[in-house]
Amino acid sequence: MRADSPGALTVPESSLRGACAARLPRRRAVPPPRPGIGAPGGAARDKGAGVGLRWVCWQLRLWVRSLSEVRRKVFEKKMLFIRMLRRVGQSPACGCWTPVLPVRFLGISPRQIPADANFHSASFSDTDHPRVLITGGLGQLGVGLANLLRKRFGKDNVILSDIRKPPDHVFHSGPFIYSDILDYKNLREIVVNNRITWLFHYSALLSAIGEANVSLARAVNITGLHNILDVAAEHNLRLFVPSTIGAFGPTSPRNPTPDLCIQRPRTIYGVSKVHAELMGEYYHYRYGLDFRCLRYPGIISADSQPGGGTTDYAVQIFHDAAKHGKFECNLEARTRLPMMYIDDCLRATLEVMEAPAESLSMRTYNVSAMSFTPEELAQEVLKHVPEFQITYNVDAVRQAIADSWPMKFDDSNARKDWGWKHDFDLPELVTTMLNFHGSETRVAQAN
Ligand SMILES: NC(=O)c1ccc[n+]([C@@H]2O[C@H](COP(=O)([O-])OP(=O)(O)OC[C@H]3O[C@@H](n4cnc5c(N)ncnc54)[C@H](O)[C@@H]3O)[C@@H](O)[C@H]2O)c1
Ligand SMILES: C[C@@H](O)[C@H](N)C(=O)O
Repeated sequence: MRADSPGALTVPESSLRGACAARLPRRRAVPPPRPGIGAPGGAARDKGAGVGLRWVCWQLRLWVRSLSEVRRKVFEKKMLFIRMLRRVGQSPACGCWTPVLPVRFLGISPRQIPADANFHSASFSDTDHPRVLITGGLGQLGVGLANLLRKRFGKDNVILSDIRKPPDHVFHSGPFIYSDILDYKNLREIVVNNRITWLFHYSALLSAIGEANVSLARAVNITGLHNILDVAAEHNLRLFVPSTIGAFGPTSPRNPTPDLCIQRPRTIYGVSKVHAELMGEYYHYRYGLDFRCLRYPGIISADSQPGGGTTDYAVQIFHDAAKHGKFECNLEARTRLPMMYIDDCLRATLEVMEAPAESLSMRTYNVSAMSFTPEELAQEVLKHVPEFQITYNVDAVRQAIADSWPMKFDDSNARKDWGWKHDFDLPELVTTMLNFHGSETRVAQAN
């Protein structure tokens, strides 16, 4: 375990005190005479050297004892303070407690930031706009999120970042910056220099691509997340991390899947997302981090490509239907999965970030809109493209993943707590997607 990791702080102080006490004599010992005082002259010189050593040992003992006394007093003060905070922050709704002061005041921040680091953290009042950073922003969802947030908070208050080179239209639409979430120093520099207050953490390797590259997925999805949590806790950021239907597994209830149930996913992607949910909630309860998380279904978007997931077929089908009138599906016809149109997904994200903290009875919510199979989706497409044909060529890896995921999501807590409501059901989704691709295709044919 790294010395600076939060886990390193969880060694009980009592056991430290026990170890110190074991090394210190309990009985009252008589101090040896100072060298040069009790052993004067000639033959006594050898004896004098022995006395000198005993005197040094004695001084050391006294020093260790007073150090351990100081530690004990600091510990007792800290515990008293934490107990006070517990009483103040007790929430009757969830029985949990939330520290009302940022973690740095407790002197136990995850990376041991000195107390005088306060000036790094920027806060904002309700009338100010947050200063936003989006990581992994060049994937399927990030650019759309940046557009939505820029409309709400102003173009220059939203910084998109990624490790890839942005296309021209993205680069010219607002601030873009290079950010590798595996580079902690780089992250901290961006947060400090830009006075970031909200962080949307989108970098990840998705389910199918993660299975093809487990070690990279582990690094980006787990190590990267640790950096994000630490930088967010140190700088008092409000942090959004998306989770997924993929955070559930074959032993979870699948129809419907509630917020709280068994989570034993079988993909590195799913494992890393359960880890993210738990770590985020841990940082919330332990350090007061304002962590907010939604479990997205498969997201369907018209103007951005998916990044290697199991639900990607539900994006590609529209492109192929509009362009070729046919589609080869890599999942079986009857594979039912929860899905959502991107506009609903991004609106849910903004809404949960703006929700008053008191309205959140938990920190990780399912959000849902619709559930369908490839067969049902094809039927809906047929209503618009009568010549459309779907064939099946099943990908074994993706199918096994899909078969372990929820078929339908129960998002009643999100609806109850912060008023979540989706706009797009299957018919509206299909009309919107085909309109976009139809107009794209017509533009392409005209050129
Ligand atoms: N798209 C979906 O259907 C869906 C569903 C559920 C959850 N999510 C979650 O939403 C988030 C965004 O999803 P997406 O579909 O846009 O993903 P995506 O795969 O399309 O994009 C991920 C981005 O992360 C970037 N990235 C990779 N390594 C990085 C690193 N070291 N540092 C910084 N960036 C790095 C990639 O360059 C890429 O642009 C992810 O966390 C994903 O798990 C997405
Ligand atoms: C569901 C989601 O997390 C992603 N689209 C995937 O299939 O991996």
